[in-house]
Amino acid sequence: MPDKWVYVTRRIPKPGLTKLSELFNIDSYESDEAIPHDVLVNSMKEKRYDALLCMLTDKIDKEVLDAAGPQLKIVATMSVGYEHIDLQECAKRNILVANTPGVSTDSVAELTVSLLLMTARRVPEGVNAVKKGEWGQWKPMWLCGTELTGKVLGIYGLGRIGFNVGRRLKPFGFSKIYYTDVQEVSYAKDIDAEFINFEGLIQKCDFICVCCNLTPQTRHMFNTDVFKKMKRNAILINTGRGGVIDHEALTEALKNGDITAAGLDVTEPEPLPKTHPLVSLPNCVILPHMGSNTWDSRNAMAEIAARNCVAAITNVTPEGIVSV
Ligand SMILES: O=CC(=O)O
Repeated sequence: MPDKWVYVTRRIPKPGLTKLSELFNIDSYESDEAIPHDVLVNSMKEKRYDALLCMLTDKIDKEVLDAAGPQLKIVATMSVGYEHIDLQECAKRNILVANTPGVSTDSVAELTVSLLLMTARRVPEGVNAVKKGEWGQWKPMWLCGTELTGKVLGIYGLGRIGFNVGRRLKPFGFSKIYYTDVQEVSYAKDIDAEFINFEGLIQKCDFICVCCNLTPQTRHMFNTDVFKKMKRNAILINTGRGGVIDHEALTEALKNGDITAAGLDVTEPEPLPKTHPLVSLPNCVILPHMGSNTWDSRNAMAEIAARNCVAAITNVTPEGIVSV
């Protein structure tokens, strides 16, 4: 029987459990729903866990880390995002933090393209019209949307996902692709994307895909001032993190026609209550944070998070190490 213990905060796909069981005894929160914070804190006190495998919904703060105790070696999140983990507190305690980069790039990029097309061509409105029996005689100006051909695409955050969104969208025939990031990146030339500052991005682009992390620098970058400067025909897509957009400002911008439409797979808060004003706007397409919801990605994410736990205990550097 192994003498190491891991706590897993949710039911996870089998490849993750198989990998963990090579080295660990496993305790887990046997649910598909998020573990309440107090339950997580109490669970961490129950045993001296060597590794914690968590989800993006679990706030891993001082309280959880204090409850876990000094033997905890790693917090491995089954996500790319890690804004739910207090990196400073982990660093103080020499606890490694690791995420699962790479394996959800394709799934999120595919969903970003789907969401952009759905929003530009008003697909959800069409589907709803058919379901509600509103499909009458053909009308020349009914449910007219926007083509991609000849338009200007902007990508905010040209990391793995942003780049792969650009790669997939390029064949649609945009006249220009711009990107904004903290610095220029050499691989941008592979998709003929030109670096531009944020002001330029928001003023020149017809479509903007937000593909960045949430950091203090990106928080509410899209706010009232920005929406006023964007093109009135602009369509904003967000598959990064909800907090990059000020949702009150977005609601006003969509109502006033400052921009044409938005497609969001991530919102602030999550879940977005169905009473939120954005939900009832026809020019806002909202998905329930499902960018990486493919079995390909989820199995791989579980396996990598598990491999990261094993690595930390066997003194190998985890694949997705996150530094402060
Ligand atoms: O949003 C999903 C992730 O961070 O993996």
